[in-house]
Amino acid sequence: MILLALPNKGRISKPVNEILEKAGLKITVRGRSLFANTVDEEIKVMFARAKDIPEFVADGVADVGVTGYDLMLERDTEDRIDTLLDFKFGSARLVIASPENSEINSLEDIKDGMKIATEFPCLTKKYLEKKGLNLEIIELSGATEIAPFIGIADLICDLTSTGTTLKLNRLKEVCEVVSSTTRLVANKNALEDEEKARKISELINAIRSVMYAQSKRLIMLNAPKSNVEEIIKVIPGMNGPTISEVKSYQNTDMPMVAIQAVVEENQIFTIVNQLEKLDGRDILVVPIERIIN
Ligand SMILES: Nc1ncnc2c1ncn2[C@@H]1O[C@H](COP(=O)(O)OP(=O)(O)OP(=O)(O)O)[C@@H](O)[C@H]1O
Ligand SMILES: O=P(O)(O)OC[C@H]1O[C@H](OP(=O)(O)OP(=O)(O)O)[C@H](O)[C@@H]1O
Ligand SMILES: [Mg+2]
Repeated sequence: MILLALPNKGRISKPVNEILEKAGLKITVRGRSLFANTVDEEIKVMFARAKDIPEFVADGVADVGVTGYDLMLERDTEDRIDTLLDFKFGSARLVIASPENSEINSLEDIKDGMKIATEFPCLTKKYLEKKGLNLEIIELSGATEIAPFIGIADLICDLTSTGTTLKLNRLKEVCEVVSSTTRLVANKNALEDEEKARKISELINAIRSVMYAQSKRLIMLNAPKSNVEEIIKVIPGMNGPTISEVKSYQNTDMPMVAIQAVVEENQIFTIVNQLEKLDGRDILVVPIERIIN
């Protein structure tokens, strides 16, 4: 049995649940309780704040968990937990920023004794120490961007993704502290337990199969048999396209075949145009939930 810690709120909670559901790991019983069962009776789930998950996994309260890389660093857990995979979403950069009208434009302009407001006190402190700087850290629990304007800090160290919040608050980026995405992490002891490691590996494979399928589409069409060679050049597919005969056309003067192949989503536009030129008909482009190789 493994216990998987998932974020109960916040922006990474929904995408993580969606991936798990597509992976076939549906959460079955979930009321107001912070624990839940899944369709696999050997995988139980606990819900917690993304911020607390690194600590829960490091301590072995949970065997595996989903959290942000920034939060792992803030809780000083990178040495105590293993990263199993990068979900590649929830991407944000932790940056130091100063008011647009300030003279602090780069790391060299930051001086000892300045005040810096942040939700990430440990990570900020470690970064500044590494740069040989000693600043006063003002710990806040959100809306950090306001700190310079109410006079409690010269700088902030906060997450930015689209850059909108910085701009809206007339702040400019000074330097990047770390770049983060959402990760699947595991307790080191859990990985040494044969039974848990097997379950964890099943979980990784299921998630990978969903992530791999995300950028792919299944393309299906009917086409004249005589054009098959040309069509194969357009849709090579993962292992070559699957080609089958369309019965009702076999005794006509234009025998048809049905073709299907998995292709990259970003090539669909070009491929469909090429297939139409090769007399492809009834072309279907279908999303794929999982690809298990
Ligand atoms: N603007 C953003 N864009 C993308 N990812 C972000 C952004 N802000 C935070 N994150 C990432 O989301 C994760 C934070 O999840 P968490 O649930 O703690 O925060 P949240 O979604 O900001 O919720 P709240 O601020 O309400 O507590 C972190 O790993 C962080 O890097
Ligand atoms: O670059 P952007 O796309 O504008 O995103 C950055 C903002 O997102 C996060 O705030 P959040 O919404 O989590 O609020 P919080 O500060 O209360 O955590 C972060 O702390 C920034 O304020
Ligand atoms: Mg936040």
